[in-house]
Amino acid sequence: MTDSKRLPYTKEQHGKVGSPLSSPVSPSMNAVLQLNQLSGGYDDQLVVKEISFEVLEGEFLSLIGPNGSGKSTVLKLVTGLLPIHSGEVHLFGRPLSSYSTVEKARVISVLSQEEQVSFDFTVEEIVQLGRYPFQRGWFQTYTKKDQKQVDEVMELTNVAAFRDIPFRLLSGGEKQRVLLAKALVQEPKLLFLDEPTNHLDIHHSYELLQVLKEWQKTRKLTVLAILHDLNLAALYSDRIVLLDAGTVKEMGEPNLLKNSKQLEEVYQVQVQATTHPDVAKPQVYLSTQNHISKQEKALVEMYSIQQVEELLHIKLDQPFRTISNAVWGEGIQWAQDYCNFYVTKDYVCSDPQEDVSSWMMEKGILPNQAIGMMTAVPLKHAVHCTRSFHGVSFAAVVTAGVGNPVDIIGDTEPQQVRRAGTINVFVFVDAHLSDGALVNASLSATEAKTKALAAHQIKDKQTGTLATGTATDSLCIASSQRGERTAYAGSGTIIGKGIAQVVYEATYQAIERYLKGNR
Ligand SMILES: Nc1ncnc2c1ncn2[C@@H]1O[C@H](COP(=O)(O)OP(=O)(O)OP(=O)(O)O)[C@@H](O)[C@H]1O
Repeated sequence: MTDSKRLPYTKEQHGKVGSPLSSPVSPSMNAVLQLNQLSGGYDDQLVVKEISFEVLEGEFLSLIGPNGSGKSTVLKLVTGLLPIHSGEVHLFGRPLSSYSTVEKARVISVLSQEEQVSFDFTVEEIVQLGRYPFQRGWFQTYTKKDQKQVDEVMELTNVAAFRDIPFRLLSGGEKQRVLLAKALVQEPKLLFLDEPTNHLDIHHSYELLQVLKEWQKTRKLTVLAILHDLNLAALYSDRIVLLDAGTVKEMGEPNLLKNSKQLEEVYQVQVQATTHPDVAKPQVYLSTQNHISKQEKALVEMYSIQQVEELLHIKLDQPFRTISNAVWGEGIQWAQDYCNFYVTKDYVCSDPQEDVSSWMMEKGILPNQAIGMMTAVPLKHAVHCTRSFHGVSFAAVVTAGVGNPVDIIGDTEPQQVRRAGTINVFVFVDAHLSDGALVNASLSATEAKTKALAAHQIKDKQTGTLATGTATDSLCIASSQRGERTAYAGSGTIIGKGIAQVVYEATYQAIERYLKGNR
């Protein structure tokens, strides 16, 4: 078979995003389960309409989609719980209808949402039931091998401690883990899961999915899981099938979740797709604040600046979205408190993060919503500037020490020592910036700072050339996220220009104060 015949996985078959994928498929060599133009439902009502996809050996395929889109109905159709209206289901290349119940139980197990346990069994007895398909004849024999498998799986799923406890006495999450153990002792080749992480806390969701991933790797277990949690689906699935009103809206690698427009159409809610900070997988967030109109309060009314002893503290009345390289609060996040701590020139930065966070706590500032920088410049030399440009408001608070200026392209060795002779820039902008726009905004602010250094003819002492910064500059851009969202804040935009103007003005003045103070 040629690759082009494996239609469900090619771009051609995907068609346009949003088009239903209902063409028949030719089976792949390694298809464990194949749904071909499958339709079915309840009485006269067709719920699943001509859907086609394959589950390949050893893959973790997640079915996602809104409530009522037909996910559980698909599962009922492929396990034989519901009669097929039209189309075909093949299990390991054979029509599903040709399997006896015991034959099916030897290759598939199901962890469904509606699993009922009517008798007063203990946890161990429930798990032992999973060995049923392996027992033969009228006088069924439960062997040592069966018990070994039961013990092993109970350990893996963390339920061994409940072994002798009646199942009915367990919490929802504990019951879910026991039922997973029962499904796994069946040693299935194909495991169907209907909302397996329902009832589970994040620790146990993680453990359950890790166990499944492990079995997937070591025992070639194939998994077809219904997941509501799009972020778990993104992290754990090899492929995802997005169902909408009983049809396949799209299928493919987890990156299909980056299409927020499609998710919004299907789920009827505003979302933002981004990526996980540690792994190359998408993550989806609900957008609760999109297009908030400008409120009465002006930017300057949203913050107060306090200078107490060795701290310059800018406090906002609500968190702003930030991008920063500050000692504390680096990366992209939200922050409400912005701190610039004064340290003496001989301050030794063995653990600056620990220092800054503990200083914050001493001042009653919560580090988890704060940005923290440090400077050896007297805080009374800080400059605060505001500006309105084309109706957008900007503010900057800057301390500048230029005892350590560097021309970044100068042919000198990088300075390893983190000295506190630095330019610290906080910028506040009343706009709604995408993450990309925050990066743009950082560039705009940096270019403006470099211009301010040049205007003062600040030079790298080693090269004698104009300095582009100091060795340890910090920057934080904070955006209110009010108004229309924009992806641009570079030098060709109102926001980029506004940032540059306010940063230039504040940095220029701050350098002036520093130079005067050192004369
Ligand atoms: N036993 C039933 N009898 C009649 N209609 C049913 C039955 N079970 C489900 N339905 C209907 O079929 C449609 C799809 O239901 P299904 O449970 O497959 O959706 P789902 O995607 O799994 O939803 P959820 O995310 O809420 O679990 C729904 O409109 C539902 O009302």
